[in-house]
Formats: sequence, C-alpha cells, structure tokens
Amino acid sequence: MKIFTAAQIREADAFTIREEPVSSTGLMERAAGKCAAWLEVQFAPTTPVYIFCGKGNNGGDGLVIARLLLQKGYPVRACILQHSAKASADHTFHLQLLQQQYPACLYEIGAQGDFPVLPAGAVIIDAIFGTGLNKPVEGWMAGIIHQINDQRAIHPVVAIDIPSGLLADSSSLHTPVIQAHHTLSFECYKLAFLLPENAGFTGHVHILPIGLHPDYITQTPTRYHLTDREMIRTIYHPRDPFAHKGTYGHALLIAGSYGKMGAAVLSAKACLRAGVGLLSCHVPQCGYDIMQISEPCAMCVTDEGSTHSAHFHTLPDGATYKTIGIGPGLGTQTATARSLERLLEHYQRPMVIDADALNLLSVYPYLLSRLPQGSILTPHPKEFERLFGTAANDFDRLTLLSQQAVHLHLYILLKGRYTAIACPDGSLYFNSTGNPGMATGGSGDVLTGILTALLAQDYTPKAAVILGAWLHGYAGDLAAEQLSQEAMTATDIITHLGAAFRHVI
Ligand SMILES: NC(=O)C1=CN([C@@H]2O[C@H](COP(=O)(O)OP(=O)(O)OC[C@H]3O[C@@H](n4cnc5c(N)ncnc54)[C@H](OP(=O)(O)O)[C@@H]3O)[C@@H](O)[C@H]2O)[C@@H](O)CC1
Ligand SMILES: [K+]
Repeated sequence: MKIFTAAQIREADAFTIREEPVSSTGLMERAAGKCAAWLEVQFAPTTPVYIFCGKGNNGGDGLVIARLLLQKGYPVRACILQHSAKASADHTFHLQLLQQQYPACLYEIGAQGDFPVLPAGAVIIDAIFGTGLNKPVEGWMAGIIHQINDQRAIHPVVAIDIPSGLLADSSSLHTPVIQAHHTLSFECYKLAFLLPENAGFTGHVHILPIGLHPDYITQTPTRYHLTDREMIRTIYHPRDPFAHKGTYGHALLIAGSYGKMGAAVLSAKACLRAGVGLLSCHVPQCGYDIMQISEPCAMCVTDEGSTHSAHFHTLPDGATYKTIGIGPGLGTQTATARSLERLLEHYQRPMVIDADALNLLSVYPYLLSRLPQGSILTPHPKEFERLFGTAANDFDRLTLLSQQAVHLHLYILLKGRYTAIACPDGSLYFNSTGNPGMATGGSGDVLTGILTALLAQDYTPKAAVILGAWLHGYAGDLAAEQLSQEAMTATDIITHLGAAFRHVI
C-alpha cells in the first residue's frame, strides 16, 4: 500500500473530483458517510455524539457526520470552533444544510471556557483539523485539545482522518495533539501513524476506502510504502518441482559464543525453516556439541577459538556460500572484529549483518563502507543510534536511515512496531505484521536466519528483506494468537513460520 503525503492526498482529491467526476461536496458526503456507517456499528442510537468541527474540510466532514447521524436519530451536538473568520467552501455548504435541517444541534466555541459539559456516555468526534494543518496548534485551540484529552478516560474519542494537531509528514513532538481511541482515516495510512513518537495519538487506525481515483493511486510514485499481503504475494516465488538441495543455496551462519549459543541455534533453526538448501554454522569450539545436538539439519564448522569465533575469514568464499548471516551471539572481541575485517576483504556477495556484528561496525565504522553492496543490516533503535547517531525526532531518524542506505548501498531494517526498511534506491517500506510479544530475546536472531535463508534462495536483497520482515512478523502474530503475547517466545515464531508461508501462497 502506498503512503501518500498530505500534498499528494490533496492532489488525489482534486484528481478524483475532475476525472470521476464527482463534486467536491459529494466526495465529502461519501467520506463522511463511511465514518457515520462505522460509528453506527460502534455506538447505539441513544449515544450522545459531540462533534468538534474546525472550519476547513475536516470540519466539513464533521458537519456531514452530524447530519447523517441526526437522520438516524442520534442526539448530536455539532460544536463549531471559531478559529478563523473564513471557512472552506465545502464546510460552508454543509453548514447551511445542517442549519436548515437541524438548527438546534449547532453550538459555537470561541474560547476555552465555551467547552461544553458532556453528558454521561457521550462520544467525542474530533473533526477539528485534518491534513490541512499547517502549523502547531496554539492558544485557546490548544486548550480545547487538552480539554478533549482530559475527557478521554471517560469518553471515547474518535478522530476523523487524522488526530487534530498531528502533522501528516513532519514531527509534532511537544505540540498539542488529540489522543484518540480510534482514527478513521481515508483511503491510506499517513506517514505519521507509523512512527513510534506518535503511538499515543491515533489509537486503532481504521482505513476507510472513499473511492479516490484508482489511476491516481497506481500512477503516482511514492517513496513510502506499507507492506501488505498483495505486495508480499508478488514477491514470493514458489519452489521449482525439479529442485534439489543445491537449488536453494548453501548459507553460512557465523554466530554464537560462550553463553550465547542459543542465539546461533535460533538463527539456524529459522534459516532452515525459511527454506535454505544447505546450512553450515560457524561456531566456537564450545558451541560444537550444542549446535550438532540442537539442529541435526545444519552442518557445523568450528573455529579455532574455544569461546569466541575469530577465524571465520579463512573459510567462506563466494563459490561455496551463497550468502552469510553474521552476528547473533557472536560477541565483540577484538579478534572477532579483525576476522570480520579480513572476511570483508574477499567476500563480496550481499550478507545479513545483525546484533554483535552491528556492534562491531559501530566500534569500527570504517568497515561499513567495505560491506558488500546490497547487504542487509538489521539494527534495533539502540544499535541504529550507535551506528549512525541520534536524531531529534522520528522523522529525522527516518531521513537519516534513508540517507545511510543510499550512501552505503545497503538495506537497513530498523526494528519497531512498523519496522522500517530503507533501500539504496531511496524507497522506504514499513512492515505491517508483528506484535509486542515479539519484543523478546531471540526474536532478532530468528529474523537473521530467515533473511539469510531468503538470500540463499536467490531472492534479491530487496525482496528478501521485505518478505523476510513480513513472514517474521506474521509468524509472530500467529504465535501470539495461539499462546498470547506474553507467553510466546522466539522459538514459537520459528514454529509458526510454516503457517506464515502457507498464508502467503
Ligand atoms: N483528500 C481527501 O481525500 C478528502 C479529504 N477530506 C477532508 O479534508 C481534510 C483536509 O481539509 P482542509 O485541506 O480543508 O484542511 P483542514 O485540515 O480541515 O484544516 C484547514 C483549516 O485549518 C486551519 N488551520 C490549519 N492549521 C491551523 C492551526 N495550527 N491553528 C489554527 N488553524 C489552523 C486553516 O486555516 P488557515 O491556515 O487557512 O488560516 C483552515 O481553516 C482531510 O483531512 C479530510 O478530513 C474529505 O472531506 C474528502 C476527501
Ligand atoms: K481530525
């Protein structure tokens, strides 16, 4: 699914009005109709509905919702916030309709003291500002936003299109924003919804299709995408009926150290469950028995080091190993770093770099530019910060992420609720699967195994990272469904990988 900027959404709006054709007021009627239908399912007709309307088109949506719910018998109060002397044309049109049909429902707010006393059980609809917000909200309008937020413990708050005060494409950090329980957003996600700093504002996001013109949606290029099952299906390729174990590549996993062999085992198991043809694991001597006993499907190569690997540079060459996954439980010894440096002198295929291998790169940053082009880095936010520095807010972090991916010709996957995948071509994909149950030890090791397996099977790095993140998250969702987010472990993600693959097919 494409993620459009506020400016592109305005263009889509204008394009639809011109090409469908539909009148501007008609499109508003359609959008608000979807919201009213959603509200009717959620709330009984006896529910008092307080709709706070700004003077732009978001407020216009609110006025149409008011009329439609009044027609269904809901007790509605439309509170118009007089933040500006002028109103948009569509707002004015729908206000006149409401004035003619239901004049008693209208109520004006021109100061913070005008905030109405809400009856028990009332639902608050936030139609103050939408994608037309052009600066932080200040003064008495900020006061109204705070008053609505003060009510959220007792009254449900539903935001129309976007919580008021939230900018769609840049940071709203430290500014007043509505904290909604639900956001009914038109046609597509806004970038702001996907970033952790805004987690407290949208509540549950419901995307309501309003029939924006399909030609605009398909033809307009965007930098940001949210992965969905349709996209994943176009990436996945089924296996060849004449395949043999050589068809799907021989991968090498360099992982594990004394006390952290579990990370290597989890990675290996995930790699095998994600379809690799052959897997060799390079482990220190202390890990040999552990690996051989835990995973008989993998071959095992031991390092000269007893507790840490430091001699893996001598082994791999591009002819033997299709790809390498390196990092889980590896440790950050200086000798390990030296071995990584020497490995990079001759191994040139895209690799997967995670965990301690990322920590080594942050200590020896000159190695970053020596990584094979197209390699995949999988940092969590702290690892990212150690590698590339801090950012003032999540939008700036996204810019930094993308700049580094382009500059270094790497795929950088930044873990989070919506894992962000930055590509060397400047595009950015947010992963839509996964849940907080996956924020547990070993989850990242599983991802490394999956990505390594997909690279070994000749998926391009871009396809591997998008498909791998999706499968990892989806397997985690299935595990949580069966076991609960609390009880699931990284092992359960591996157990559910098969079902995740079946869901794609
Ligand atoms: N695109 C679609 O598909 C469809 C879109 N639709 C709807 O249209 C919405 C976008 O509407 P919009 O463009 O009229 O902008 P909106 O958010 O109502 O705000 C503009 C008003 O706010 C004011 N204002 C701004 N910032 C301010 C501030 N900080 N503090 C105070 N005032 C501030 C600004 O004042 P001005 O800057 O002009 O003085 C102006 O009065 C969109 O979110 C969706 O709900 C649907 O109806 C149909 C399909
Ligand atoms: K809103």
